[in-house]
Amino acid sequence: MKLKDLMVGLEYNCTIGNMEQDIDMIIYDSRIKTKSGLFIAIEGFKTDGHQYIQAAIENGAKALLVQKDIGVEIKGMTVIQVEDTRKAMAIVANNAFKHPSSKIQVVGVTGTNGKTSITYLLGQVLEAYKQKIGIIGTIENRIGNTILKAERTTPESLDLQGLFNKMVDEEVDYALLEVSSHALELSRVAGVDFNIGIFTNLTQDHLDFHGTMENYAYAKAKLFSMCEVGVINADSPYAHIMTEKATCELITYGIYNEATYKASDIHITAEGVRYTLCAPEGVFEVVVPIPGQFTVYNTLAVIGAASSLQVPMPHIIDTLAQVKGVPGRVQSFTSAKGYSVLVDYAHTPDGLQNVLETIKEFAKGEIITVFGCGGDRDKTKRPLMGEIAARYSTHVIITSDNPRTEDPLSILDQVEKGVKQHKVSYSKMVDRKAAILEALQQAKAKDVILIAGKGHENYQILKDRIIHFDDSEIVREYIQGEE
Ligand SMILES: CC(=O)N[C@H]1[C@@H](OP(=O)(O)OP(=O)(O)OC[C@H]2O[C@@H](n3ccc(=O)[nH]c3=O)[C@H](O)[C@@H]2O)O[C@H](CO)[C@@H](O)[C@@H]1O[C@H](C)C(=O)N[C@@H](C)C(=O)N[C@H](CCC(=O)O)C(=O)O
Ligand SMILES: Nc1ncnc2c1ncn2[C@@H]1O[C@H](COP(=O)(O)OP(=O)(O)OP(=O)(O)O)[C@@H](O)[C@H]1O
Ligand SMILES: N[C@H](CCC[C@H](N)C(=O)O)C(=O)O
Ligand SMILES: [Mg+2]
Repeated sequence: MKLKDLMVGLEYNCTIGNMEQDIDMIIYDSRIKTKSGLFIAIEGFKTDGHQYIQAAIENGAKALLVQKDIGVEIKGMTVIQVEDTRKAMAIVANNAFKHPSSKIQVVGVTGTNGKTSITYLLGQVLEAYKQKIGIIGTIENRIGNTILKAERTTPESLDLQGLFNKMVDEEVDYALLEVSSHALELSRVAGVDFNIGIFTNLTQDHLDFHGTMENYAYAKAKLFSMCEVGVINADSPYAHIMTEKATCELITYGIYNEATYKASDIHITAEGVRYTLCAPEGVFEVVVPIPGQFTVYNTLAVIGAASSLQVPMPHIIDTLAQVKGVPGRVQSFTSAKGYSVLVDYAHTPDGLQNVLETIKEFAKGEIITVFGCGGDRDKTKRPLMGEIAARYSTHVIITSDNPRTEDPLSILDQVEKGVKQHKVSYSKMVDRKAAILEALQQAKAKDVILIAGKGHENYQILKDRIIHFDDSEIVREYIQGEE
């Protein structure tokens, strides 16, 4: 690749060097070795990529893309200066892979909760319609049947464009992408050619990053000036922000407000949901074997998106009636002793409230909730989640999630402040495995245990190491031991 070809569409200033230079690899981490690489220096939250220019050169870089004046002239080096290297990286990556997102259909899902669930459900609808899909999101990245590890919900632009490129090579028809607010704010998805954008909901999370709910909403809203069709939850109090600057065609879904795809006559049981769908295509009975009111919202979004992608409505409805649940989302286990356990990824106040409301509707015994909050994440959600857990449960066990660099006990104490707002029995156990086992030992027939926050995760991030940890595995082994 010639350097100048990578820069097409970019406003830049080549301060020294040669734009005809051949580039073997683009990198944004100086620790990666190249033969004649382009190193993109990114000013981060922890450190500044501009500090690692020398290291990148020692590792083979022959060109630099920077946003700061680097002062010295480096012999044989081409230096290109731009205003914002994150945005520039998205353009360069798009050029490097020859605009892969324009060669496949891309569906982007944004919102606080429901992104993973919707990509998985829509994926099943499209696969049953004989389409090849790729998924990029929290649980994993997948191309057809090939699974690739996911480090974050939405990858950096360079890695994202690389994944789209692999999907083009593998003849994927649809890429289903979770679009986090961090990704929209940090230009990870800049330049992606989205066919459909879906908005799920907006409730408190990530205020450590966005500061206010309004900033958080405007970050999400960016998706709707990047897609052709927007599928918007009409019941969300933030729907108007999503549509305010939207440049796409809009369709809506909802239960309470007027919407293009509207559900009524809703029945929710422990086994799943059933509702009547009023749509432009007609009136349909929808049955989905996943419990929770959020399943109604998630499937309405799937129906709106799939129908706009020309999948026939009877096919969509038939597939939804047989869908497999999403790993770690309301994943249910039944013990021979007659109690049941739900492993769920609820890690926000709204997510926790939704799953507990669902449990409350069908639980015939006591509700025992085991959960904690992640370290190095929005601290203000901790007491709120504590209050919600206490409001719906008979007993709460506050435990660790991923403490990361924080003191685990201090996180538990912050959750406890919320729990104490109700007269509920509770205990605190830093060791998550001990906490889960304690709940399993306490449970009697008809009780429901909710283990929330880590869902599909098979690791726990501690201060100095990452250990293998899997809520479902612990539950499965314990329950099998009882038989
Ligand atoms: C706030 C945030 O998103 N930060 C991400 C960001 O970090 P950063 O830009 O601050 O990077 P930094 O560590 O300060 O380093 C700056 C630059 O120096 C470079 N560097 C650094 C060291 C070195 O020796 N050489 C070198 O070149 C780094 O590669 C980087 O380019 O870029 C890094 C590299 O890609 C990410 O690892 C990091 O994600 C952190 C770990 C993170 O926790 N992100 C979370 C909050 C996140 O993005 N979450 C959302 C999900 C939210 C949701 O679904 O609800 C997501 O999309 O996953
Ligand atoms: N539409 C929804 N509204 C509210 N809560 C939901 C919805 N869908 C799922 N949930 C709850 O939120 C949890 C997380 O769901 P999911 O993983 O689909 O969200 P996500 O948006 O992908 O989250 P993340 O930001 O971590 O990627 C689920 O385990 C469930 O309890
Ligand atoms: N996408 C969310 C996931 C949180 C999951 C929870 N287990 C935690 O580690 O806090 C985040 O990065 O904030
Ligand atoms: Mg997700």
